[in-house]
This record gives sequence, structure tokens and C-alpha cells, in this order.
Amino acid sequence: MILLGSTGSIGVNTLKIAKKFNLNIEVLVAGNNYKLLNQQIKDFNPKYVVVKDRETVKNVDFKNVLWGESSILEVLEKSESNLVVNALVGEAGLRPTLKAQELNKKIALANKESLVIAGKFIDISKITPIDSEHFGLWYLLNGQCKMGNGKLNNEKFKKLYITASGGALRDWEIDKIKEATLKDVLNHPNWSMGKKITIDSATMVNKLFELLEAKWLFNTNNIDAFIETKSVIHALVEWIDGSTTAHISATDMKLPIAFALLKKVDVEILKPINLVEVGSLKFRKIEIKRYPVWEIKETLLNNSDLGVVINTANEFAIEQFLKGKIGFLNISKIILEAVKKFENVKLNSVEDIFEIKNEVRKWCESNFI
Ligand SMILES: NC(=O)C1=CN([C@@H]2O[C@H](COP(=O)(O)OP(=O)(O)OC[C@H]3O[C@@H](n4cnc5c(N)ncnc54)[C@H](OP(=O)(O)O)[C@@H]3O)[C@@H](O)[C@H]2O)C=CC1
Ligand SMILES: CC(=O)[C@@H](O)[C@H](O)COP(=O)(O)O
Ligand SMILES: [Mn+2]
Repeated sequence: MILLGSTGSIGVNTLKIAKKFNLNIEVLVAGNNYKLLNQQIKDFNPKYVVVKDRETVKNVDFKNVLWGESSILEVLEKSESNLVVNALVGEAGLRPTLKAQELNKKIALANKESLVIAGKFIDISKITPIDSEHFGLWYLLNGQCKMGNGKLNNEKFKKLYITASGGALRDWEIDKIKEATLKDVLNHPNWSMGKKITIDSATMVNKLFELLEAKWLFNTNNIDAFIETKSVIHALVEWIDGSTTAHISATDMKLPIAFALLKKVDVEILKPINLVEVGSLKFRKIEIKRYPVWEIKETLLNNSDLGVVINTANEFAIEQFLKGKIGFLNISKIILEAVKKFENVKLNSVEDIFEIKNEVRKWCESNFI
């Protein structure tokens, strides 16, 4: 397989599954964590290795190390594996997703930003979702709604739900949230993940993205989210008959990853959840006064072209927050102002995405730096 983002949270879990099932790794792509990458090269003996920056190349114990986005695309073209695991973070994952699709490869997609930014240009038949909630929905729907042609029979279900943990600040007094530091925001209550998605969980941008991701994956706008504070339930399907089924598992990404990598899974991947030990579950509404970005939920679902605007503003704002230049609440403020400014955006081609991304980026830089 081809693993993009091998040194990250998803990447490391993917390699644990690869080792357990003795899967071949043809390509390792990492950013600049060469210490971990060198260990992975020793363990998996890949044919190609790509890193983010030229300066990192000299520290990697491998001959012909390549670097940069164009090298990721070049290696995708040269590779023989038919499976790409996209565990890159942010917009950096988009061009590799589009290239893998062009090469008719299967994509095990963790990089949700690919669908947020360019869902309407992505062939969903090539995508297997790794995102835990979407894996849960896929798991629940696959038995009931799969039609012969692989499409889902959407008449069977009434509504899809995904859950949110509420993020690191979910129990903070609302008027204290503006003082949250990076350390506070990275303290996720249930999951251990990369920095960006952990910040997105605290702003609820992650769940906003996941609603749009689900729209593309399951071809429906009939989707919503609520908080389940232990992240024991990941997804639910409300059926026409009035019953609801829920997908429950431990908070460990090895389960969705195993399904995405293997044709079928008939061994234990995670220890089952003991609900008697869990004791109780608490559910909460996602409130706009605590999560301001939730205000644009319907706007985004009804105009998915806004995905590139929201993602660009979010990545800019997170960069500024990580540098200590803006406060936590400004992340949502910048996103909401960008949506107002670019509300009439229209995507007619993939090229439009990159043009609009640059325009939004320039606007953010001239208004918020
Ligand atoms: N973590 C999780 O549990 C979940 C993650 N996801 C999604 O999966 C994706 C990955 O998330 P996560 O694993 O947490 O992210 P991490 O930040 O932990 O890992 C990102 C990976 O991408 C690499 N990388 C980043 N930028 C570049 C670049 N420009 N070129 C090459 N490599 C790059 C990093 O390299 P390095 O570290 O060496 O710099 C690292 O290997 C995200 O889209 C996230 O939303 C979805 C559900 C759950
Ligand atoms: C593990 C996973 O799929 C993440 O997307 C997780 O769901 C993020 O947590 P939140 O539910 O807090 O956004
Ligand atoms: Mn998720």
C-alpha cells in the first residue's frame, strides 16, 4: 500500500495494522519527523520515501529520498499498489487524493479536508472512509442499504447521526473560553489525535466538516450531529420504521483502518465495549453560543462550494492561533467573516478550488495579520 502521512496519528495506527496483517508498504510519505520515519523505513523497507521539505532529506536513512508535493504525485504515478491511505492533514491531502483518483486507485481516506474542499469532484466509489463516524455509518448502512450496483438505497433510512465529544473546552464556562490556551485546547477528552483535528474538535469545525463529508459519502443532507460525552457511540441510523441502530466501539482508530485496508475483518481488532462498566451515557445539543461555527451548518450543507472557503480560513486561523497571534475564539470569527465575504462562491472546476483558496488566503492575510 501507499501510505501518505505515515508519521502522524493515523499513519502510525495504519502501520500497526499493516504489521499485524503483514501488509506490504510500497511508499512512505512523511512531513519532517525523520526520526520516526527512519524507524518506519527500517521496519517496512519501502520502495519510495517522500518528505515535506528539502532540508529534511539529509536526515533520512534511505537512498533517493524525494521531497515536496510534486514528488508525492510523481511517486503515486510510479507506484504499483492499488491502495492509497491518505492520512495527510489539511489541504495538503487534496492533490494526492485527486491524483490517486486519476490513477484509478482505491483511496482509504482519513484526510476529510479532501471531501470538504472538493467533494463534488471526487468519485466516491473509489473512497473507503477511515473517519470513525463515517466508518460507523458505512458499517450500519452496508448491511441494510447496499444495492447490487454498490449504491445505497437511501429510501431505507430516515436520518443519519454522528456524535461529537464536544472537544476539550466542552465543560468550560462560556465566558472563559476566550482565554483558552493551546495546551487547554489540545486536551481532548476522549481521543489522541494530531494537533489540527484536536483544535477542530474544540471549535466544532471537525463536526461541521464531518457533516459535509457524510453528505458526499452517503449522498444525503439528512444528517445531523449531537454530543455524546464519552465517544462510545460514533454514529446512528434512524430507520423508516422508527427504530435506530448505533455503532459502538472503543475510541481507537485501528478498527476503521483495519476495515479500510483489508477486504474483510473476521478477527478481533478492539476489545468490545462493556456498557455495564461504561455505566451511563450523556447526550447534549451542540449549542451555537458555545460553538459559534455551528451557525453555518445548514448553509454549508446547502452550499458545499463554501467548503474551500471555510477550510482555507480555518487553516489560516489555526496557523495564527498556533503562533499565539490570535485568541481561540478568533478562529471561529475568521471563519464566519470569510463565509460572509465569499458567500456567493461558485466552483465550476477543480482549478477554481485553487484560485478561490488563494483569494481567501490573501483576504485573511490582509484582514487578520
Ligand atoms: N487522528 C485521528 O484519530 C483522526 C484523524 N482524521 C483525519 O486524518 C488526517 C490525519 O490526521 P492526523 O493523523 O491526526 O494528523 P497528524 O498531524 O498526526 O499527521 C499528519 C501526517 O501528515 C504529514 N504531513 C503533514 N503535512 C505534510 C506535507 N505537506 N507533506 C507531507 N507530509 C505531511 C505529517 O508528517 P510529520 O508528522 O512528519 O510532520 C504526518 O505524518 C486529518 O485529515 C484528520 O482530520 C480523521 C479521524 C480521526
Ligand atoms: C476519531 C475521529 O473520528 C475524530 O474525528 C473524532 O471524532 C474527533 O472528535 P470530536 O468528536 O470531538 O470532533
Ligand atoms: Mn471523526
